[in-house]
Amino acid sequence: MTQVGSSIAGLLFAYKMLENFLPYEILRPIRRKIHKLTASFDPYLEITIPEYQGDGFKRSSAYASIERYLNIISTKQAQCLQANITGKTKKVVLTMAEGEEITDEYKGIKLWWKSDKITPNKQIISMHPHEDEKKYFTLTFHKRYRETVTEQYLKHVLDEGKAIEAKERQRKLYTNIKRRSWGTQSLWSHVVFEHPASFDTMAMDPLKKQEIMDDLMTFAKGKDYYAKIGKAWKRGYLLYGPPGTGKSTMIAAMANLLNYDIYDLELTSVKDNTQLRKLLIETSGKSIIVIEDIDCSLDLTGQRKKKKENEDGDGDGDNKIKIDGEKNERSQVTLSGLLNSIDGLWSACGNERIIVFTTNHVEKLDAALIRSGRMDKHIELSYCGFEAFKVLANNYLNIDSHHDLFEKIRGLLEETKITPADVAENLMPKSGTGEDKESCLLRLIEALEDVKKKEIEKKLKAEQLLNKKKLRKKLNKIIDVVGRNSLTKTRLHSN
Ligand SMILES: Nc1ncnc2c1ncn2[C@@H]1O[C@H](COP(=O)(O)OP(=O)(O)OP(=O)(O)O)[C@@H](O)[C@H]1O
Ligand SMILES: [Mg+2]
Repeated sequence: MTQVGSSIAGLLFAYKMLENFLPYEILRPIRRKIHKLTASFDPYLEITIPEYQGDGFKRSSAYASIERYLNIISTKQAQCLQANITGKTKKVVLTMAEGEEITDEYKGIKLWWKSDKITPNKQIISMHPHEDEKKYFTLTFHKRYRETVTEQYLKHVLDEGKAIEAKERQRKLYTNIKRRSWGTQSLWSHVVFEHPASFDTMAMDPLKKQEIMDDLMTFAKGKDYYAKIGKAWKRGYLLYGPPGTGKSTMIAAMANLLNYDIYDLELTSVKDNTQLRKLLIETSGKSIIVIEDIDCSLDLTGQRKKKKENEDGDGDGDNKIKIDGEKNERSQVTLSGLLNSIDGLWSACGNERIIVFTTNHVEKLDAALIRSGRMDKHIELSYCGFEAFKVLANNYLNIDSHHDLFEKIRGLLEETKITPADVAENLMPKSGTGEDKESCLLRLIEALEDVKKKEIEKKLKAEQLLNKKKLRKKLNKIIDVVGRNSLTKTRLHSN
């Protein structure tokens, strides 16, 4: 037995030496023979993961995930790395060079990964796009860990690889641009999503902010939990508040926090319920589906209406959307169509999606639309408080602790209603004027005093109007009583 063992060891050693000189295609038959001979004695198992599977046209997603996972380990370990420059960003990605071997450890088990390729005979001309070379990874480990490796370790590698991929990928902002002929084209078109918003720069109460972030992270990690409770892995958020309080900014911050794509669904461009359903089915996982100004897209009877021009006075043009060139054609999307699309069949086939509605007028929304289970979390974005102001002062003026003018600003913020957008506008140094921090803070104080003055005037006017109404009511009562008395007197007199 020992003799057999040592001759096998010698054979394997000789083969390993040959690996350094001969190409894999020559070695492969030898390797197979050795493998047959040694399989029962070899204490190690080897798993091969080829880059292309099946017909060879589709790159294996498992290979891609393993590649990413190994890239992270290999940058720390491997002696020889390959530099690849990717996309427009010209980012340098270091990958494991061919023939390089790296070691990994999982629950105390040692594992060896090797990246290699088979180069075919150059005389064969192939129409096949990937026939040039066949890359593959091999994973070697001791037989006694077979179960742990195949059932746990490989899953761990694939999950980690996918997570790295999600972090590195370029995210997209989709929009449902209206087209006359749909054909096989996607209903969505997209651009690269690059928005700098983050929860760090969101001006709002810090506790509330943390609560929202925790809620989002719990959702993102909730795959098993949602499966356990038998619920589709989706969550609805309703963001409401006056214009300029950060609803759209928060959506961008959410997408950045979770690394999700955004689908900006313009309901006024959707033809009917069927098309709405198609649009939603076409969305991919790890995404936020947004319907902005939901109160302007549907009325309570379920029929759409167009937002009146400059309804909210913000004049940003959002409200001018028409159904292009279709004078009398009205979209047929109904409230029940929207409700069914949200929690109907599609939600069961699509996972890891967040739906966000925004509105300036929460009171106008149909209760069915925003009940728990559809809009699970209602978030009010409101006027700027002192804590929110401090975030903006840090964002715009780099004041991270305190300033002498802060106390005055705190007092004014308590007495006025000003949106974070207006505060931000006043804090931003005017370009080319070389404005210092103090001038910006003073401008904000001036704006706050202005708002305060206007609010007092408005209040006074309202009070005056109320008083006038009360006075008129009293007068009417007096006239009424006087009138009745004189009528009684006249009657008595005539009697
Ligand atoms: N809470 C906030 N934190 C940080 N910046 C904010 C906040 N609110 C508003 N802003 C700033 O004001 C601008 C307008 O904000 P945003 O578009 O998010 O408001 P909105 O609530 O979506 O308004 P609308 O109801 O009109 O759509 C943003 O570009 C952002 O710079
Ligand atoms: Mg907005």
